[in-house]
Amino acid sequence: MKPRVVVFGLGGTIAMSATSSGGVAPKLTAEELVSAVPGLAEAEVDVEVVQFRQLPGASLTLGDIAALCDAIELRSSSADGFVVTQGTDTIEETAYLIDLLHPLVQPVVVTGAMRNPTMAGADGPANLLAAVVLAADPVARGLGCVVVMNDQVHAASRIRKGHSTNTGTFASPNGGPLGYIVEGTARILNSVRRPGSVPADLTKPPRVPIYTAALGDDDETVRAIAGKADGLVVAAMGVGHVPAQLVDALAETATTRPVVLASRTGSGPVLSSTYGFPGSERDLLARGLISAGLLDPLKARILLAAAISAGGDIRTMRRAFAVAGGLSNDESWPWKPDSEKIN
Ligand SMILES: NC(=O)C[C@H](N)C(=O)O
Repeated sequence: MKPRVVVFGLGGTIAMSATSSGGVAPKLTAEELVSAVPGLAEAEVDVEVVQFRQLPGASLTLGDIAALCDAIELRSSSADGFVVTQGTDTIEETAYLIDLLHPLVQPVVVTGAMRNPTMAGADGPANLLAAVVLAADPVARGLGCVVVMNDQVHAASRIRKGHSTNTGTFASPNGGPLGYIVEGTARILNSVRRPGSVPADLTKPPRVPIYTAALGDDDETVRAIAGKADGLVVAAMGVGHVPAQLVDALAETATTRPVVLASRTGSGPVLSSTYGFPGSERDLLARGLISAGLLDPLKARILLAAAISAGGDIRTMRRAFAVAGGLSNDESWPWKPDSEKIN
């Protein structure tokens, strides 16, 4: 029997064509995307298509992705793998949210395009074919959510978009890609630790802004943002530093809601004990902030939003970040083990 893959279309550049008012916008259906892929009809895969949303990546919501995960779970007994086509602007966030919500062993492979279908060298068809090939391959079972673009396979927890137009925009700065698509076959060379899923209810998502600390900041902005937030992610300088003028505001905020300390640098961890000045990582963590470890600010925000909506207390959140941030081998995932849910 051929493997069965369900493709969910969410919009994005991969599905865009010209509008009467100028520019391109999502218009092509998932059915049209699939039928435009050379080689897909001959591939040894049964493809089912679901038109799920028709939006630019920037307009997707956490609720959309939670609903997508529900739709995926509904098909869990009849599919070997899932593909999601969407805008690349938010893939690094949506893929990680799917990874956190998805308890099944079948893979979810997210893809998109940097060049829309009207352009020479449009990359959507090749990316979609590669994604379907990977989703149908038993090698992808247990990988959770991965992103396939430019013939590379990236873990949802590591991928970052690093260029606004280039087709080679995606990279995994902490650890490199999981593998590649070579001559139409998936080659998985590395593994990634997937701690477990989060039982989050995102029907009314929490408000979790990211505050980027910058040269010469005082505490006015951070106080204004924090007052309206259910949780806060600080994109700090270097290994987790902020101007000394921000310390009191962040410490006070951390007494009433979770505040996560991540690095704005683009890769590498937040440290825990090296620097000892006011506003250093050591100072901020001692004052109640939670370390994001190796999670970048966007991923930290997604985990924090999921953890808050799962009703986690501060201890639960610390444990989740210790494990997902990759800096602790001692902690166990604070929610129900996936072995009790895997299909
Ligand atoms: N390359 C893309 O997909 C970008 C597009 N603006 C989006 O919907 O995210």
